[in-house]
Amino acid sequence: MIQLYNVYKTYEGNTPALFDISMIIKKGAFVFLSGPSGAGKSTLLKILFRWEKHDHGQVLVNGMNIGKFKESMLYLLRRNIGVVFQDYKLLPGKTIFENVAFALEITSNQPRRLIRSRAWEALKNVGLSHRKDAYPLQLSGGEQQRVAIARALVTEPKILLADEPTGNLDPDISQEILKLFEKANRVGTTVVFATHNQDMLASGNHSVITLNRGRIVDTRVLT
Ligand SMILES: Nc1ncnc2c1ncn2[C@@H]1O[C@H](COP(=O)(O)OP(=O)(O)OP(=O)(O)O)[C@@H](O)[C@H]1O
Repeated sequence: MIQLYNVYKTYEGNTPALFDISMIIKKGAFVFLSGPSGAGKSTLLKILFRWEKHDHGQVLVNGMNIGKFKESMLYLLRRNIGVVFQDYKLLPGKTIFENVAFALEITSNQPRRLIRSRAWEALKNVGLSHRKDAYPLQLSGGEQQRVAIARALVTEPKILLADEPTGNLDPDISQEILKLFEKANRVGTTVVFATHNQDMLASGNHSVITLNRGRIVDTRVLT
């Protein structure tokens, strides 16, 4: 569960990126964050992962008041969250299998054999186990994004945050990527998916929270 109460964020010398934001995202929900460029979508996601700290208000993630977290406690938050970005952020010098396995290596001390089988399973879930020895740049954009999703999901996070994950992809591939997020959501992962792609917003039967200039201007909640 994600709870925000009267959250404000202003970057230095700028107008507010988030202004008096309150929302509750229930466990297991699938929520789109929409709104034009500069609306505050990325800022909201960054606050949920504590890349950015909010100025005022309260942010609770899985019951943890993350505004009060010291750096040394952030792992408690981040081990429950997977993140996917528009530009994939894969490590170019590692194979896609190594990219996915690496996410597990740095967050758990499981035996090597278990890490390898979980990484393989995660790649299989996104339909890419047959390309496991390829390097990221040998794959298409859609394939690279599928690897990024496998990497985000391999740790079995409770929450999956996505920042314009289909921003660089064509419409058909975008729908495939959306389906992977929906698949993760069906097995219980809470998904918060930022996009300003109107086709995507219309295609999914999901809640939509719309931001504009840092404020919530519309909420469509499906139960
Ligand atoms: N690091 C930063 N320093 C200063 N201002 C920032 C920073 N990051 C974002 N902003 C400002 O905060 C506001 C919200 O930006 P944000 O990136 O959250 O919007 P967004 O809805 O994600 O936009 P986009 O769809 O273009 O990614 C904008 O006015 C932006 O210029």
